[in-house]
Amino acid sequence: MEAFQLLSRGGAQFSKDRFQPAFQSLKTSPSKQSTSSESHPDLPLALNFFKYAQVEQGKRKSVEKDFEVSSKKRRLDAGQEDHEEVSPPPMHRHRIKMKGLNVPSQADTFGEMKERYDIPPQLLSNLSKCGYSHPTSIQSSGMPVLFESRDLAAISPTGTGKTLSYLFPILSKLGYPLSASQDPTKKGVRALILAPTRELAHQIHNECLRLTQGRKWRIVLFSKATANSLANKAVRDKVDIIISTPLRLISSYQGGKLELNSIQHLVLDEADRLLDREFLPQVQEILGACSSSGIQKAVFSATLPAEIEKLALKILHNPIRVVIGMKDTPLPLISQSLTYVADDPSKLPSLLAYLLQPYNPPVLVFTSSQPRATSLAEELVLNGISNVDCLHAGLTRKEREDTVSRMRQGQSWVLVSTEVLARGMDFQGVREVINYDFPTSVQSYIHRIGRTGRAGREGKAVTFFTDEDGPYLKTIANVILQSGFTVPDWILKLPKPSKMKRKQMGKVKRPDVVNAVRRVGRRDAIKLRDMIKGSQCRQIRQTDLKTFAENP
Ligand SMILES: Nc1ncnc2c1ncn2[C@@H]1O[C@H](COP(=O)(O)OP(=O)(O)OP(=O)(O)O)[C@@H](O)[C@H]1O
Repeated sequence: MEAFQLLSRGGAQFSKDRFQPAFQSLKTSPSKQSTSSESHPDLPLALNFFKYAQVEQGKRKSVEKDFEVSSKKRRLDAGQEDHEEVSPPPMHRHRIKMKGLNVPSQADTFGEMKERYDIPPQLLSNLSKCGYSHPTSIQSSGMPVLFESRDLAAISPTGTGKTLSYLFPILSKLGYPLSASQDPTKKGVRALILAPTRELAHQIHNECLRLTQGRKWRIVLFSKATANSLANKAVRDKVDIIISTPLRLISSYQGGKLELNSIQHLVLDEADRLLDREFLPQVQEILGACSSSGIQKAVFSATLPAEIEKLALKILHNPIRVVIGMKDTPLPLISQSLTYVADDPSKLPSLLAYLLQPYNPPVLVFTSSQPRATSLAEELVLNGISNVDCLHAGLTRKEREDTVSRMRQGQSWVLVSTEVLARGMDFQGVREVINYDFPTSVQSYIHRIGRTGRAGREGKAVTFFTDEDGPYLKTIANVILQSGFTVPDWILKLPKPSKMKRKQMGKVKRPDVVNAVRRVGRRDAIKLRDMIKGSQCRQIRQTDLKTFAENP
């Protein structure tokens, strides 16, 4: 990690000679062909097409050229603040299936919702300020269910706006912040949103803040610091909404520093993850603590395997089940392909070859473990790939936050991560996802590749597979096929892996380092960093001298 931190904003040279045989063999590989067909000859200096992004003005011109597809362009004069957002293409409508007793009818426009339900004007105004003019399929069908105080199980593909589907009706039903209430008996948290990772909770919190701007809502992203201030009952009684991971919340609850009996709305985002073995005991305890009668519960995910769905339906009362598109199938907006890379040592040269061709940054690369993510990021940096970042659960909170923020600001071109970023994260500009290590399940595959192709945009997903991944290939190939892409016949003819075998998918034992040959020591890293710095300083000095000589 040391070397990576020292070098990640710089870079060294990829030795093509050292990787020559592998490099040559890759020249005809499918990954190369697909890259070049969508290539951008010049990589932009900075990428400011993210929500929440703030990028230096001078570098933006080259970006604009690359993203002419957007209908609303950023037009900036030097020094002028930019508040306009690049509008995404219109969201596609998908097939909607609704099941349950007395299913509320869909609302095709936000205007229709306004007529049917009592929505606070400020919330509607914020909705339009956020640029949401038409509801997506899950919003048209799911929002009325929540507006009509029904429980909901919603399954909708990645990037289709599930967050807004629950935030908008919940905020509307809460009506006004507790701080605006004259009634002293009205106190205590009224809505709770659970998410499996801190990053996702943070993102939901941001979205919630955007929708509530202009009023004094108290929306708390639960952390060690906020948990401490909420230990004071007078403070926590004024909180409207809490957004948290289960673990963080449960420790406060168990310590008697939080009551959940005033919760009226409870959402499990990424429900199948929250109801899996790792989180289930904590989630069950939280559900038990949310004892208010008439509480509304909703579960959301892009994937909900049958046995988890059964569990989810049990915690809901007389629910409506909504399925958008085909269950457990990624959107056809994400073009998907499989790339054969023989064995683990061949993956690094394959990825380097991929990244040395023109590619569409930012790219998200998924590995199977924290050490491998660190090792891969280091290797990319040492091989001259610019603007590489790394994110996994082993980093400090600050490091994780900084990395997400660099990604949002377009400063990261290649982000190497683990499963921690696979769910829910909305980096709108992600053009390509590379599964460096084979996913561990169909769900993992769908969520990982779902980091691209969001909000109606197109994306691309490449999955590396080795001989060891062969037995599980067919499972993923079937998903690709279902989404409307072609898969070589020989893969489809492979035997179907047994249930037992599927459980072992992606759990191949892999070394912690992606390049066993290299051992980067601290001293080497520092030497390299100083060399790069020295060369940069010399360049700057030469430019200064030249400018001075021309304009003394
Ligand atoms: N009605 C809308 N019109 C345009 N964009 C929208 C709309 N609703 C949501 N979006 C945008 O779509 C993107 C994806 O939304 P969101 O993150 O809620 O997707 P999701 O379905 O929860 O995805 P995932 O399954 O990966 O968590 C966000 O950038 C959001 O701002």
